[in-house]
Amino acid sequence: MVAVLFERLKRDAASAWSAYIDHEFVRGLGDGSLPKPAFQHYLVQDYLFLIEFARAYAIGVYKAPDLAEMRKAADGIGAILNETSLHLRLCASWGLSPDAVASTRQARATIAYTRFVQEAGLRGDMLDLVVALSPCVVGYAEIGAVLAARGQGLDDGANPYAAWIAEYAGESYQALAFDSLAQIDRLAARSLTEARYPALLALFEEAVRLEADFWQMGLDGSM
Ligand SMILES: Cc1ncc(CO)c(N)n1
Repeated sequence: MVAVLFERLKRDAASAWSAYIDHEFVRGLGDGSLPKPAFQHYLVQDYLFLIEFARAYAIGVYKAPDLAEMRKAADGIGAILNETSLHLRLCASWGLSPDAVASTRQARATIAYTRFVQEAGLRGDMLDLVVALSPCVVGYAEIGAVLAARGQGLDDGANPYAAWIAEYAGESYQALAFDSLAQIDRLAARSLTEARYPALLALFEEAVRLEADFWQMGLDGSM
């Protein structure tokens, strides 16, 4: 069976999960109605988010229980850093240079979420870390797949956010999410106990809430 722990976490945090996956921002991406300034604010912050997120994966390299897990975590860093080219490409199309993006301040929602996952990894073991990271990769893969399946999701003419949706619905991002589910299963097989579950659920649910806050930051333009 695949993703036993992840599916359990998702079920036990169902209302937080749907507030994240079906956020107003996400619906606006799907039907193209999201105001462009909200998307631009989000995307610049997401670029800054990814750099901090790569640091969290780097903690995973350090905490990995063996060489195989170390390599997987290192691959994850590469995938996250590659994702930033989507961001810079879209920002360039609005006239925003890489330097301008990189020198933007991190919004509070960006700081809150990234420091939360980094700290989960510093304080805990690899299972704590991957549980805290899972709403990110697996959630965006789910959002990408759902939006791509809706009417105008992937239609470049009808939806200004089609390129964004295509990235997360695409084969390589879907494979990344699949790998991350397999990683959670391997680490759970090694070190999950029932006694640990409530603490893992608390980490998961907090990360999911911080994801929803991240969308809200985009909508509000808040710093
Ligand atoms: C906030 C956030 N969560 C998840 C992803 C997926 O990588 C992203 N790019 N940004």
